[in-house]
Amino acid sequence: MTDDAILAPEILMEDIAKNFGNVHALQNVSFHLSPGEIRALVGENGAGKSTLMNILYGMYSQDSGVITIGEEKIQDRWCPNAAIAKGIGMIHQHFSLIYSHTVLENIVMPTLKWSDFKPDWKKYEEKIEGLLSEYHFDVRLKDRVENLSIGERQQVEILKALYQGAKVLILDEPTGVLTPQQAEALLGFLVDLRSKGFSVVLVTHKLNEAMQISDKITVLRGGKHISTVQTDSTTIPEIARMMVDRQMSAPVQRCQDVKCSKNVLELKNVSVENENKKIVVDNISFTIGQGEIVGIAGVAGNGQVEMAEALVGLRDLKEGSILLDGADIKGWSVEKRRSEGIGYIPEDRHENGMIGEMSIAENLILDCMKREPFSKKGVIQHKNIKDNAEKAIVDFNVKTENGSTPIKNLSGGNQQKVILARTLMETPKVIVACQPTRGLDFSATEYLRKKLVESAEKNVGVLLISSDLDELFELSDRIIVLYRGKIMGNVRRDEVDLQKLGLMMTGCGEDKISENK
Ligand SMILES: Nc1ncnc2c1ncn2[C@@H]1O[C@H](COP(=O)(O)OP(=O)(O)OP(=O)(O)O)[C@@H](O)[C@H]1O
Repeated sequence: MTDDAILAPEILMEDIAKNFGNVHALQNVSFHLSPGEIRALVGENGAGKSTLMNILYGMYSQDSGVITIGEEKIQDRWCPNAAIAKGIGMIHQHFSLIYSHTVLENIVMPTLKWSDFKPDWKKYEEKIEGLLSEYHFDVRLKDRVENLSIGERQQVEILKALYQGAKVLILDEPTGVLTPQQAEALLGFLVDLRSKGFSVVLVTHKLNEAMQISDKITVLRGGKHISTVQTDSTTIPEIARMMVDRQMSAPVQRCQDVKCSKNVLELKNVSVENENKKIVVDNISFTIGQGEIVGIAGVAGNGQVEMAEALVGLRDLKEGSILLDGADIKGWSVEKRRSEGIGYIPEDRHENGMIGEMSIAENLILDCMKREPFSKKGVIQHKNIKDNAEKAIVDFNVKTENGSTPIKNLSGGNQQKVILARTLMETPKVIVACQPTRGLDFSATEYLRKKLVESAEKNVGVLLISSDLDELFELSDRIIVLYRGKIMGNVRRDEVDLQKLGLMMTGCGEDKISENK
């Protein structure tokens, strides 16, 4: 630790209980965080991780139990502002930034008081520039947040917490939205923070990250504290066994050598613009055969999302055409594309496709409630809707009492499982899956992967957009690399390795790679 070390306060949460109605989200959980420690907090979707951290950060109050920060027992009026004043900062999965404002404004504005008639921006800027160089951040204070990548937005959130004096940083699934390189950089940054005296709580589903940087790992299961272990004396299988209380199925392997007789989806010279009229998908052509899984690799922000949105009808084509089973889908609405067989798992499943107040059962049939078996001759079939929900809950292991729970009451991962179950409920001709396993625990991830492979075995074409390269290698028959909206390579999975893929992701085409051999 350096001489000018920051000393994070010791945190003691004792016997914390929290119920949401009949759901026992936390049952007498204790959590002790030492100064200068990195703690990984792991558990399946719905285990209680976010609830515990939201209580520490003052977003929820516990039903019982005691929190002590440093020497002080926390009494009433515990709220995020009070937590920040005690040096606790939290970076949520969904950022709370104002996109039309600059980086500087986003960092400073939460700290301004009504009485600050004439904020001294120069002074703030100098202070933040100091943080930028001390912690090696790579953002410019004058840039608008709307123009930043996801990784840069996350840096702004972290900067905001540091500026407010955080000494304990809680990060909820921070690497889920990052590329492998950005994730590595963030983990390195957290280790650096620890050496300066900060404490970190890393809420994660990625056990390799937990093993890589944490000092201790706490496992929650079903709202209970199962164990807190020293990281260097445990293993991933041991942690995994503590997280689940049932037998795990074997990992999915796609070994079939697919011979496609027919193309189910064809993109011909497709170009797409973003909101600023800039071409972000640039004259790309490829096909997906029946039963084929085509993976799309690329650093986030290279046209993947816009391409998916153009396929499902959320964005217009600038040039080119898309054929579904040989039919040009130009002018088809989102609904028509869906009913004709384009299934969609959106990247942002919170904003796309669920209505928080409605039940799980209703959300599952949002797109097909007027069709059989959920409606017959205009009469809603409540039993079929209920049975459908119960099946999805069991299949996807959704942690909930029953299908009538409003979807907003589920944990983040469990909400995603419902959206995924809905897409896979129908039998589309092609599934456009954007980061389908992001935020899912490993049993749900395996289940989802199995479902995609099963769909392909039933002749469905799958377009799998994923920043998880291992996932692409495990599932894809072919991998296409996008760089600045162009195709850098379109290769069979067995013709490419991680290194070659990495080069293509940085803009090196197949031809250049073979020249350099
Ligand atoms: N606001 C709420 N209202 C009702 N129930 C809730 C609410 N927030 C969480 N729950 C329930 O509490 C339990 C714990 O949820 P929590 O979000 O803490 O889990 P988690 O471990 O963070 O899961 P994930 O990995 O999916 O984010 C879940 O059963 C969830 O449905």
